[in-house]
Amino acid sequence: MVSIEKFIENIPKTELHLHIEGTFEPELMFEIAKRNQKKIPFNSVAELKSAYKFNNLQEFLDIYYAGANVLIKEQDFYDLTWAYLTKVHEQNVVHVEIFFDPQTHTDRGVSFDTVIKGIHSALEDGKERLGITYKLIMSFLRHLDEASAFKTLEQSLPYKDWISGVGLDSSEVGNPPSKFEEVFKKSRKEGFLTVAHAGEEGPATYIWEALELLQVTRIDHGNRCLEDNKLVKQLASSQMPLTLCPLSNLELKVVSNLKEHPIVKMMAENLLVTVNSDDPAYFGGYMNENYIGIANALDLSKEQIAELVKNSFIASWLPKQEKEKRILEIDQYLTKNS
Ligand SMILES: Nc1ncnc2[nH]cnc12
Ligand SMILES: [Zn+2]
Repeated sequence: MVSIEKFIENIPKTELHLHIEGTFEPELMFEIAKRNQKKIPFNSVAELKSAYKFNNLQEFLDIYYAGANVLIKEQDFYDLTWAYLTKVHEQNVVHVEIFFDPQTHTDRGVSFDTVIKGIHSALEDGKERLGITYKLIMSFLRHLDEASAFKTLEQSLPYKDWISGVGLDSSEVGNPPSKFEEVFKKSRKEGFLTVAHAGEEGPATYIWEALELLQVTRIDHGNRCLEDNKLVKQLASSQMPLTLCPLSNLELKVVSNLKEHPIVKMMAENLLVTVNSDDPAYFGGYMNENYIGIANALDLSKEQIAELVKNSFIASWLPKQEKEKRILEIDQYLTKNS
């Protein structure tokens, strides 16, 4: 009989919550820093890795933005994205919907064009050479003001065909979705789909705001919905997807132990939950490690894993026919491997 680990490794998967800047592995960071003659305030990969201990989201974000500082040229963004794609290709990820944070780069003088051209060409190469299909999501930084998000939206318009949606990330508490109501309205008018991080550290009211004011098609994280019964019922009846990130939750102390992760409780509430890696270079695991982590901690069955993987295809922005094909493929995989 196939082990649960092998079952997870070989099942075709999709990832819906991934920050490309969060895939920046220390080895590549040192390599790019060197060729750009940029300093990293650490002497070695090991020293840098030992700094990856976080008590909350903000402690992580401070290191994450510092790491991104060495990315300057189009080739850097290409190499970052290509490294992620080759890694997840080994993990049988077949479709990705990934975030990039333009303001992290434009605010330090790197042009929007440089960032998006590097990421886009790696994604195109990934489609052609690795068979990984993709959608790109431009995320606004919520610790900055709405005027800055509007400026970013303007910069993105020449590249509209390359970007499928907009998102909202960075420091959550004190920066509610309502702060970005107008820029999301304009984004929807321009044809972008919308998603937002909500209920990771912020309260359930932020999830309501993301639904009602930003009209999102998915909630990123959403853990704290469980504090509001009416909200849980609403999310379940609408089958609004939640993109959960178990290892991120563990590393950022959203949960104290993977055994306490709410994913099973959420499945029991009929919520459309999905498994994702968020910032794998910082949180100790890509897609397989996230699935294996919760499978072992919560004693998940192969049926439950297959359900989670199917949820992700349902929650994706793939065309209906493509989703149906993937779901059928998973059902066949389960039959063959259970
Ligand atoms: N987990 C997370 N929450 C909010 N913003 C982020 N940016 C990168 N990872 C993030
Ligand atoms: Zn995230």
